[in-house]
Amino acid sequence: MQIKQYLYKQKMRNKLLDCFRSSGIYLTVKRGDRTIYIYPKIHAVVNKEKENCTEIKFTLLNGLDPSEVKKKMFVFQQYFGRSIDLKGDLKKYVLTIYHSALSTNLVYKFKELQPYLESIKFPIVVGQKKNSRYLVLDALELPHVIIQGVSGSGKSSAIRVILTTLIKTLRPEQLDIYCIDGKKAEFQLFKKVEHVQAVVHSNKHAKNILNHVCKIMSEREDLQETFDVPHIDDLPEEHKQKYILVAIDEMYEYMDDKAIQEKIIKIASKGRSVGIILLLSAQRFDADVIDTKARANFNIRISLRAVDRVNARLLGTDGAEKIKGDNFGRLILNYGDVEELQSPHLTYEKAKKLLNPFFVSKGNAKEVFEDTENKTESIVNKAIEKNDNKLDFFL
Ligand SMILES: Nc1ncnc2c1ncn2[C@@H]1O[C@H](COP(=O)(O)OP(=O)(O)OP(=O)(O)O)[C@@H](O)[C@H]1O
Repeated sequence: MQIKQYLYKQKMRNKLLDCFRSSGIYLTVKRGDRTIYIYPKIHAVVNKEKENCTEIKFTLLNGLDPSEVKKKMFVFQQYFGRSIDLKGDLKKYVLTIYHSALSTNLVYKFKELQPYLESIKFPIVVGQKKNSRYLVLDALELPHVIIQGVSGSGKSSAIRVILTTLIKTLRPEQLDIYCIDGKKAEFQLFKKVEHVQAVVHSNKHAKNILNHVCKIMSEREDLQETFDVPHIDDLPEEHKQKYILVAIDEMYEYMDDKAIQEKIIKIASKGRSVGIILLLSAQRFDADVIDTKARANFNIRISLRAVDRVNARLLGTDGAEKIKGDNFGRLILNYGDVEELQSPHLTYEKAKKLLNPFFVSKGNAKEVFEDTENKTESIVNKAIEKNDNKLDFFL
C-alpha cells in the first residue's frame, strides 16, 4: 500500500514537472555551453482520500511571473483534467486535482445543506464543490450578491435555492425580504411567504421599496451612532434589528432608471453594517445594467453560462462563457477566490412545497406604494404596526 502511494506521488510530481516544462514556467541558467532549467519547487504531494482530491504544493522561483501561472491554466488542465483548482499568489501555490468531476444533475436537498448552515448568520448557498462539499457563504462577511446567466442557464433555480434556504433557515423575526421582479415571474412564488414584505414590478413601486429600505438604513445608522457599535448585531437586545434582503430579478428592466440605480449604489456601499443585503440577477451585468461603482461592492459574483467573454470577465468569472448549453446550474463563482461549482436544482413545484409551511394569507395592499416618499413610508409603517398582514402587491 505504501509503495503504491509512493509511486502515485512520484507520478504526480513528474507530471507537474512536465506541465511546468510545457507551459514555460521555469528559469534558465547558462553554465558554459549548457542550459540548465530550474523549475518551481514542489514541496508536497498529499492524497486526501476524504476530500476526494490530491493536493500539490509548489513555490515559484524569484523572477518567475505569477501572472504566467494563471495564463497557463489550460496547460494544467491538459495534464490533470478539467477538474482542478489552482490557488496562490506571488510565490506559493496549491494545485488541487479532484478525483471525480462536478455532478451534472444535483438535486436540492435541504437536509444535505443543514450542516453547512450552522454558524452562518446570513447564508447564501452557492453550490457543490469538486470535493462534493457545499459552499455556503455569509453575506454579512461578503456582502451583496450578483447572479448572471443567459436564459436557460439555471438562474431561476439558483435564485430559488438561495431564497428558499434563507427562508427555511432564518425565522420571520430575523429576516425581511423585499422582492423586485423585473419580469413579474420568479418572485411570484414567494409572495405569500411570511418573511416577504413585498413583491413589486413597476419602476414606481420598485423606487418606493428602495426608498423605504434606504430610510430603514439611515435609521439603523443613527442607532449605530447612538450606541457606538460597528454592526447592528452589536446593538443592545432591546434594539435588535432584523436582517433585510432586497432581491431584484431581471435587473436590466430598471437599467435606465437613475433613481433606482442611485438607491442601489447607496445600499451596496452602506448596507452591510446595518444588515441589509442586495441580491441582483440579470443575463449580464455590464455598465448599461449596473453602475460600475456599485458593481465593485458586490462580493459574491455568480456567473452561470455567460453571454460572452466580456461579460464573464466583468464579474471576474472568466470561463463562464465556455460553460456548455446543456450544463444547467454549472457556474463560476468569484468571492475573492474563483471556483467552479454546481448549483443544486430546485424546481418551482418543489420550492412551493418547501415554502408551504411559511405561507400566510396577506391583505391586498395594492395602493400602498402609490404616492410620495413620505406618504408611502407612513403607510408602510402603519401597515407593519397594525400587523395587518405583510405588504403584498398585485400590480
Ligand atoms: N441546477 C440545475 N441542475 C440541473 N438542471 C437545471 C438546474 N437549473 C436549471 N436546470 C434546468 O434548466 C432549465 C432552465 O432553468 P431555469 O429556468 O432556472 O433557467 P433560467 O436561466 O432562469 O432561464 P430563464 O431566464 O429563461 O427563466 C430548467 O428547465 C431545468 O430543467
